[in-house]
Amino acid sequence: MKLTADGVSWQAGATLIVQSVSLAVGAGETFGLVGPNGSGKSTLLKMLAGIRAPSSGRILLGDEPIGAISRRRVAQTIALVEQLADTIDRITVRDAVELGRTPWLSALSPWSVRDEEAVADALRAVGMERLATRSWHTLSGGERQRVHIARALAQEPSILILDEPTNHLDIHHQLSILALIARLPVTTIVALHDLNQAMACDRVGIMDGGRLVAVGPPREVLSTERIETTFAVRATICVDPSDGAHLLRFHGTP
Ligand SMILES: Nc1ncnc2c1ncn2[C@@H]1O[C@H](COP(=O)(O)OP(=O)(O)OP(=O)(O)O)[C@@H](O)[C@H]1O
Repeated sequence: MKLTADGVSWQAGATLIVQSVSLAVGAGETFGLVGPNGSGKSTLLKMLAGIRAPSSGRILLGDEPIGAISRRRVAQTIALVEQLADTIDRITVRDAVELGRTPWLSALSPWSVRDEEAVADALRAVGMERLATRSWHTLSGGERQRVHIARALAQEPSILILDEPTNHLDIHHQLSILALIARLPVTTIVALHDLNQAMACDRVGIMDGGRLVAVGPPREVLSTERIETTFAVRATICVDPSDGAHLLRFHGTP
């Protein structure tokens, strides 16, 4: 499903944190959002997910303003994996992932085999099935991150929004989670700090000082000039001889 930001801004007191961002992410697209610390990525993702109301402008889910859609239908459509998400202690990994099914349950559609399968598939997708009975509070940071992603997958959303999902992950799990995200047939918007990981997205948007300053294919948008202007580092582009992929190498302050 398509997700659109139509001139959205968000203000804290007198400070504009996100300024007039317009963006349309198409059905099935994987869109990477990059930008320095404090550039407004998380704030924009929260507005796109419908959990923070814009100070001005609007978010459209398909063609409908998100504010006009019931919370339940928004939750059936969009899953958000936040950056430092925590959850209450004394629940197991499976309990945490089962929470992803909440938007689909009601008196008329109680927990069923279908829900059981969605939870099992999600645990398997992030490689956490063996830890399903473990208590949440005994998990490492990376394991918690994978459980949060599993909870979002169990939700079976049409739009998946992830805020730095590879933050706490070892390199194997970084690559497997990114490959999983790229394979999912859903609209995905993912904030990333690793610009080489962003290179694998269909399109990339760059946030700088609350504005979306560039949008387009990664090789065009992540130019050495743009990286120097926005991130204040010098970059060179190297080509991997094994597959011709472009890799960025960074050289500290320009
Ligand atoms: N409720 C708030 N009140 C005041 N300032 C806020 C509030 N929420 C966010 N900010 C500020 O807005 C700016 C953007 O924050 P945001 O978390 O969106 O940035 P980000 O690009 O996701 O950063 P990071 O890469 O560090 O995660 C930051 O300077 C932050 O301190």
